[in-house]
Amino acid sequence: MKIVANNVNKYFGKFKAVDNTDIVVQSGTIHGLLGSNGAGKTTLMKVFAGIYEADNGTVLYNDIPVYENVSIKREVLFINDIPFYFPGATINKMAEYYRAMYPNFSESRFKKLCEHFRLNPKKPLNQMSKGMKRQASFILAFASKPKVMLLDEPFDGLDPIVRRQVKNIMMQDISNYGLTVLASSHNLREMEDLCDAVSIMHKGHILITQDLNEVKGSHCKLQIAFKELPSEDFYKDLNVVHKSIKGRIITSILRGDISNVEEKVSKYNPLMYDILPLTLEEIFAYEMGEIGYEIENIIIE
Ligand SMILES: Nc1ncnc2c1ncn2[C@@H]1O[C@H](COP(=O)(O)OP(=O)(O)OP(=O)(O)O)[C@@H](O)[C@H]1O
Repeated sequence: MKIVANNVNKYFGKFKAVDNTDIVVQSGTIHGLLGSNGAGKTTLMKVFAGIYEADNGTVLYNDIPVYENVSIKREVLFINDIPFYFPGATINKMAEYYRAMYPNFSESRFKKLCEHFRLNPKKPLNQMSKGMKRQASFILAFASKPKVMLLDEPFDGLDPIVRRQVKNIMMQDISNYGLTVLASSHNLREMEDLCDAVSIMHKGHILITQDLNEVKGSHCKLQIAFKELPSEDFYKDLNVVHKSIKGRIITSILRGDISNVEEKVSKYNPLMYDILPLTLEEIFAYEMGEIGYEIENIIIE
């Protein structure tokens, strides 16, 4: 299912937690929602899930608004950052709710998943560890076979093996039946490997929302040495947005059209140079730095 958020705003009293947000999540993809603490990711997720009503704007699933729309909500499964369970419930008890809510709930899948993750479906969830409760959420989610999963910090508390298993099942569901995933996370390394597209959020605003390849293809780091430092034209010509100069070596971040960097660089007769891709973490840190969020020297040093 394609998800489109159009100009979404969400207030808590006078405080604007989500500010004029536009995001498109393509069907059958994983979209990462990244951002600083308190950026508004959970709030936005809850608007996507139809739990909160947007004060302005809409969230559409295949062109249909989610808010107060039961038929869409039956296709959309939200896993909160703190999994919610009915008091005293077991996985079996929670499965009754998911069975009733999600029309594609598969009994055989549910059984297999409980065995696979080696969780006792009769054990009260309040007697399970944090990671086990999180696994229980995934058992119930994957058994429900929703068209869309909205996951708030999904892998938090899972050990590396379970993380990998959960990601494997997710990838299978994406390729087998076109599952669409929107996942928030602070683990940029993990998201870089997993996501097709990312949105970066800060103080309610979306700073970037783009295909991951486009994000990475529009930033690079240039390390360059000269006999004599070049004029200001060099920085303009190369779209340098951040630089650090040590002696006659310049380390700089370029943003925008970086397709012909080598051609441009050679005009300035450098002694030597190196063009390096930025990691998602570096891009995140740089974008945050641009709007004044503390990142000094993260990229350049
Ligand atoms: N129910 C609420 N009432 C009032 N303010 C709220 C409420 N929920 C969230 N906020 C505020 O909205 C802002 C965004 O919070 P949110 O939980 O969406 O951020 P987040 O990006 O998920 O943060 P984190 O990465 O730290 O989990 C914060 O300033 C928070 O204090």
